[in-house]
Amino acid sequence: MHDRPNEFLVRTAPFAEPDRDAVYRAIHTRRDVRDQFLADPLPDDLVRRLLQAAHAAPSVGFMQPWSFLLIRNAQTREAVWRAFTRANEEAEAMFPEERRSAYRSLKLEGIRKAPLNICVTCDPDRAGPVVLGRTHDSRMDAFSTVCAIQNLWLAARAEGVGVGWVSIFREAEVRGLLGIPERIHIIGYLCLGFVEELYATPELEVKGWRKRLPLEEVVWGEMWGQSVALAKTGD
Ligand SMILES: Cc1cc2c(cc1C)N(C[C@H](O)[C@H](O)[C@H](O)COP(=O)(O)O)c1[nH]c(=O)[nH]c(=O)c1N2
Repeated sequence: MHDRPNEFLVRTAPFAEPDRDAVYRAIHTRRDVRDQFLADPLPDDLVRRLLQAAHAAPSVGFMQPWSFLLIRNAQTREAVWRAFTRANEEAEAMFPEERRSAYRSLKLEGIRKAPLNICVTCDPDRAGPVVLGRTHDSRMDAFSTVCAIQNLWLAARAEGVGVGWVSIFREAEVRGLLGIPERIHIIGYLCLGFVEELYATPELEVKGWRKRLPLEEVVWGEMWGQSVALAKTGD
């Protein structure tokens, strides 16, 4: 007996090589942008494509817990920047003394320079109290929202748009500034704008803050026929 063909399935195949290369190019050349933003506004249709890419992300129980708050207003961005500045001073003091001047020299946001900021939030109640797949780990809605951010980030790379993720602020403060209800979590505060140049390697590596780890250091178990242990980490 043959199963009836499932009309919802479409035939699939690996991407043709140029398409595959384009996907990997977006992944490997995506950068976190803090300073290279051009002032030109992003056209609405482009922003819509980026949001569609974000909204196509996987999510636990298909709950789609994300919302995207678009911020162009210069005064609002200035207020968020002030919240960043306060937190950044606190952040500096958390590092060992010998790293503080290096920390201080890093540019860690593009809030005022980027013409568009997007605050990406997560609503834990979007799909009711019991969510398929979140039953044993409540972090899954936040993880889903991060998937949406990564989709947006990669789509932006393909569109010539730089994205910078800013996480140095007190959540309650920015929530208050943006009128976000208390039960909604801020997952990512993103700065977006066209870019003509990107760092070829992560800026934090270029500036001597931290290097990319070799793949071998983060893979363990049965790797390429060999049993490998997780390399000792921690600086
Ligand atoms: C969750 C999260 C939060 C932040 C970041 C990233 C992520 C994933 N990153 C960007 C981060 O520094 C950057 O991704 C790494 O340095 C690697 O560089 P590329 O993204 O490859 O350019 C980041 N960068 C920054 O300048 N200020 C910030 O507050 C943050 N916060």
